[in-house]
Amino acid sequence: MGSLQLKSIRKAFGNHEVLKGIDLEVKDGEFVIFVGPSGCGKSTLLRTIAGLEDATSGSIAIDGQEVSNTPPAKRGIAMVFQSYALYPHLTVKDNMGLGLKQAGTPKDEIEKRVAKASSMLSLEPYLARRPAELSGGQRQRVAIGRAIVREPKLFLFDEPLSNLDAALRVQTRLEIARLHRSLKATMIYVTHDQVEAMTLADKIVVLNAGAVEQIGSPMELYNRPANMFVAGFIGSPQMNFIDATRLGESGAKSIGIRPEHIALSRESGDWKGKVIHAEHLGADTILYLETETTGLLTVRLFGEQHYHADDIVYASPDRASLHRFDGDGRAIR
Ligand SMILES: Nc1ncnc2c1ncn2[C@@H]1O[C@H](COP(=O)(O)OP(=O)(O)OP(=O)(O)O)[C@@H](O)[C@H]1O
Repeated sequence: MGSLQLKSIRKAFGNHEVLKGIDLEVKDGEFVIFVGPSGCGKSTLLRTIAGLEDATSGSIAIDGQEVSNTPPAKRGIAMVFQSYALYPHLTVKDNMGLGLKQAGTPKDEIEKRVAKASSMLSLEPYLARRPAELSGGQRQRVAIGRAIVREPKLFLFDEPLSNLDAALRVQTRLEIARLHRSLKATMIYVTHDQVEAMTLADKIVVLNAGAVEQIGSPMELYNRPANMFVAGFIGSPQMNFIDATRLGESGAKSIGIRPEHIALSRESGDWKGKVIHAEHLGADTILYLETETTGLLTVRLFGEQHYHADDIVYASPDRASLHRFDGDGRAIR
């Protein structure tokens, strides 16, 4: 079991309020990801759940039990950090088993759990090595292994992949997804990487300046963002925002259009414009246009497209995929 309930969590450092009343329900077995701009309070929220920071007010319950006054080691939580935090003088095996040893777990039980975790993470060949003799990806797997052997109610991950190179990030991301499926454990994960959030999460929590902007599945956030902040934050390249009056749309202040919801033609279409810059990515082509009607417009086309800077083009939005926002930036349904 590993459910989590946060009620009105507030946290201030001095008179700087970093968390401004966070409410959240995490179900047993859910994979929940916190995203948001730098400094919005993601890590502070995670550390508060772990007990590494004390909330200024509010309540934290794990499996229905209030834990606000429970020390970190007694909360049934295991945390994986960006920096791995391994002991350099201990072998992989001893790093993984240390927490259990300190908790007085019998030796054969430690052996069994370390063997199982190292098999899950393909770490068997490295058990006798020290952290300095491992790659960054292997070190992070040891850090994850150390969390697994504790059989926690909750796994907390603080940007675990951000020290890895691009290829290794993808590989380790897949491993974490697989691990979540096989352990059926509750995982809470902080990242600033959109793709990680979209691909791993059952539920994404979008934070902004210490408050929740929206909570939903990746596709809910993508298809039905509650406001312009979420609309602009989720999706890459970013959604285009156009003043509604320029499009003759009454009843809305801004219109949002995702770059992938715009078609392009050399002959005809809704908005005539000029290509400012073209990014040919192979699988996709990203074009930056300047049109008289919309101003700057980002367009994402599938596959290789032979558009280049200074080409004159016509852009046409998919009318069914427009997002409408009111003067306060809230989505109009
Ligand atoms: N120990 C501390 N003392 C004072 N201020 C702090 C402390 N820890 C964090 N803060 C401040 O709290 C705010 C939120 O920090 P936090 O690390 O939670 O943000 P974040 O969303 O995780 O950012 P990033 O994506 O850059 O890691 C920041 O303004 C930060 O400077």
